[in-house]
Amino acid sequence: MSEAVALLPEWLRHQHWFTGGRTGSLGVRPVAATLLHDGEPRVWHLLAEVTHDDGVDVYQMPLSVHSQRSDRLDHVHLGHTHDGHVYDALHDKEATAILLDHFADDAPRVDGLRFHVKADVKVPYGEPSLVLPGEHHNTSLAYGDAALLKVFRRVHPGLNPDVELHEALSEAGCTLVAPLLGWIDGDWSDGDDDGTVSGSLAMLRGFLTTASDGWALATASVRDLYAEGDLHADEVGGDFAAESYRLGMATARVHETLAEVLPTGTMATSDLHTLADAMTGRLENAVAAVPELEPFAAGLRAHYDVLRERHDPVTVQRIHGSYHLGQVLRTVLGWKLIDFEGELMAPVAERRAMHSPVRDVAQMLRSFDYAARHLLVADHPPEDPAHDQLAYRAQEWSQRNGEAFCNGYASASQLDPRDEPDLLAAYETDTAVYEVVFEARRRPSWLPIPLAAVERLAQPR
Ligand SMILES: Nc1ncnc2c1ncn2[C@@H]1O[C@H](COP(=O)(O)OP(=O)(O)O)[C@@H](O)[C@H]1O
Ligand SMILES: O=P(O)(O)O[C@H]1O[C@H](CO)[C@@H](O[C@H]2O[C@H](CO)[C@@H](O)[C@H](O)[C@H]2O)[C@H](O)[C@H]1O
Repeated sequence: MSEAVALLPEWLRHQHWFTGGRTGSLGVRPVAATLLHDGEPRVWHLLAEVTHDDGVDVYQMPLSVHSQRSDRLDHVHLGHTHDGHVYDALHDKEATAILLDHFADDAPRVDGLRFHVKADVKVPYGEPSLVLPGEHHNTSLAYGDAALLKVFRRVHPGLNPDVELHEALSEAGCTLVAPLLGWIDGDWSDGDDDGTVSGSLAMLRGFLTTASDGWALATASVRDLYAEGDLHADEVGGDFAAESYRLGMATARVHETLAEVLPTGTMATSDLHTLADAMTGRLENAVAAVPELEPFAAGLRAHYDVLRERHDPVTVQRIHGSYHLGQVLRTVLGWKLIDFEGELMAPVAERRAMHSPVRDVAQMLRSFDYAARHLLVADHPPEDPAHDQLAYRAQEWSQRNGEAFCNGYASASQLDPRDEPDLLAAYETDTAVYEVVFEARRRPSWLPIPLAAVERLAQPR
């Protein structure tokens, strides 16, 4: 095993799901290694502590070891050891079949790993797996069109909010998420003090066969609008407002169920001060990281100060936490919400914190703005003669769909998010500031999208 571990640092730095610093050297130390299958291939379930430029995290990296090199797996070949050729097991259909088989009642028990199946669930044993394409933070395996196993790559002690909220919603009979079928949790040794911690490792949920990603659908509508420069959003073929309305309804219903089955609370004046302080702190860090924010900082801070002056308490509950058009899937049976993990880079306690549901609404409004403006950034920079007119149309699209979303939300809820303009503006500002930092680091060419929002939000109201 130690020879295989030596291969990990170089491989890891090239994986999209590795979110740590990549420039310096990486230290990899196993914190749990379980032999899932002692045959051909040999399959190891490995959890390893990774020390990188920005800190220390634990990653899940199942490995398969074949005695012969396999051309089919060349793209996930880590290297060769005395035991054989080492591969990323999640891309190896023989290994993923072994992994799925461990959900069976009669599967051999393995130390430190627990496989749970919900009652009356038919696990699709024997179906070959396929890794979902795309640059994701985790690795999701589709087993035929029956189930999706999301294997968390960076793992934390405790219950992952994705498992927690899928479980709560599935148990409540909510059909606006894919049903939870099962999950895996496990133990690993904890850093310096020789203790053991446990946490969620993977989640098995129903596969939504007819799903289209909300971002793809929304941006197709925007493309249609841009192609018809003289028409308004309500006049072009791909108008999205009816979908936005339905999405608002689905969002409100999920919020309602979460409030029914999980704890709720209120944020009193002191909590609102704490919230405003946290937002201000994030703004200060963001200004330090992205100096383009500086001219707008005072205007943005004003939205947080309003929270400090508020006397009415705010009702809070569990929410999605990282809500955008890429987190919703349109199926023939309507919209479904996915990925309740929250903001991945935030500590788990923060990701499980209660907030006003207005926060999810504010984040989705930001996503409409992104969908409307992303083509502008890519194809029509400010020097393009078409820019101003298209920017106006983009603003109209975003406004129209944001209104439709809020109308849909209000139709299915006691709460019309627009009745909370201060809260909405504060959460929208906090999200836009987060996005500025995210884009500066990950997609600098998209930085103008949240910066335009920051400029608008910084204007005195
Ligand atoms: N239940 C499902 N059925 C079909 N496809 C799904 C389902 N859940 C997620 N997906 C697809 O998998 C992708 C990744 O899922 P997600 O939970 O967001 O993982 P990650 O956190 O790794 O991005 C989604 O963007 C979506 O396209
Ligand atoms: O998908 P995650 O939950 O990991 O979220 C991260 O990545 C998102 C991009 O994929 C990023 O979202 C931003 O870009 C989206 C378009 O690509 C847009 O719809 C969102 O509104 C915008 O925030 C998200 O911020 C980041 O945390």
